[in-house]
Amino acid sequence: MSAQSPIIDSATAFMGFNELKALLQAIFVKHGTSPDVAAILAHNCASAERDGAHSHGIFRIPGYLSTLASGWVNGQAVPVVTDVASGFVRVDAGNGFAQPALAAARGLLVDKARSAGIALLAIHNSHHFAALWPDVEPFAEEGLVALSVVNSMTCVVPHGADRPLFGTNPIAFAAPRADGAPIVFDLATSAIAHGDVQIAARKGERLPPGMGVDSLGQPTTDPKAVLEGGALLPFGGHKGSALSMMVELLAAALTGGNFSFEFDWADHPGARTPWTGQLLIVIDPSKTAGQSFAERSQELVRQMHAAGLRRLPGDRRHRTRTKSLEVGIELEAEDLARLQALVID
Ligand SMILES: NC(=O)C1=CN([C@@H]2O[C@H](COP(=O)(O)OP(=O)(O)OC[C@H]3O[C@@H](n4cnc5c(N)ncnc54)[C@H](OP(=O)(O)O)[C@@H]3O)[C@@H](O)[C@H]2O)C=CC1
Ligand SMILES: O=C(O)C1=NCCCC1
Repeated sequence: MSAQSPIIDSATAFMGFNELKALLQAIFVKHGTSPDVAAILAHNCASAERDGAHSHGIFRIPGYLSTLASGWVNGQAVPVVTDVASGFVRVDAGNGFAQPALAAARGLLVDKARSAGIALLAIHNSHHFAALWPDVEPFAEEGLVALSVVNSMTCVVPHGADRPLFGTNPIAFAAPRADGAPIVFDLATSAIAHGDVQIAARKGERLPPGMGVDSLGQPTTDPKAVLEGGALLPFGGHKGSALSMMVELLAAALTGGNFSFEFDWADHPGARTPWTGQLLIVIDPSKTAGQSFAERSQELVRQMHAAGLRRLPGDRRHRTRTKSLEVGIELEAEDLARLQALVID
């Protein structure tokens, strides 16, 4: 689909990727980010929308803008990259967004991973408000294995505890394979992402059982009860809870960022972006497995399919991406109108 005007029928609009990205970029700049930051956030957000990752696509724009307006985040921040040691890179995001910090350190990180076999990037003083897979997938497209974790804001009760402490704390992983798109998964360590609870509340839908509790700690399927004084549960009981704890340790304690419970945005009404940290580990598999890694991962996929598996993590996104690139990214016409209004004085 070319970057022409969106095709709109009464309820639905179809937009090209570059066209949506340009619109989002203009919105970010108008609402206080530098052009560089705007380009990175717009690419991220348009990619999520293109892939049908709706909880972290254009749905997030009002949250980004109210956060920028509140002064909670610095949309003009210039990340400071420090080459710490052979396999380590550190970035102070300057109270800005995490993605520009990753972009600033990416070249150094890849060079280190390729020369030492493994490299670690520690980002702190950063805000991550997006899906995590766009941070790892590009490494696998270059033949590298990547793992990333980021912590968010207190809204998850650790297994066996009485009150929320952890964030929804996602883990994303990407690995190349010989024949096909990289293997990628990206999952919140909570039973459901906070964004999906917000979407359910907006649509008037119930949550599946076992995802959240109300303000009295009682199980509820009402998303509003979760959002208004309630909390989420980790996925898989003590197992997801342990992974969420690990994310707090790696994304915050190890990077110098805030734990999910450490920041207080009460003085910034409208603030929505967690002020935490992010860790990325990048591995060059040719150093350990020779060039066979991609063949080995392909063999694993082959065997999974032979065992009856119909859907790999990432398959749904890639199917949606293919469709979006063919016919355009499908948006509600109302949502598009709201976005367009954000760039008009
Ligand atoms: N920035 C932040 O602080 C936070 C961001 N998030 C983001 O929220 C997003 C949504 O997270 P979450 O709701 O946990 O994600 P989902 O539960 O929707 O999906 C998790 C992973 O499992 C895959 N998957 C889902 N269903 C199946 C299935 N039936 N068979 C095989 N694979 C499957 C998905 O692939 P596919 O994508 O192809 O469906 C995806 O890789 C993530 O992108 C995450 O990064 C979450 C918490 C905090
Ligand atoms: O969906 C979630 O959970 C989150 N997404 C962005 C950052 C806050 C938590």
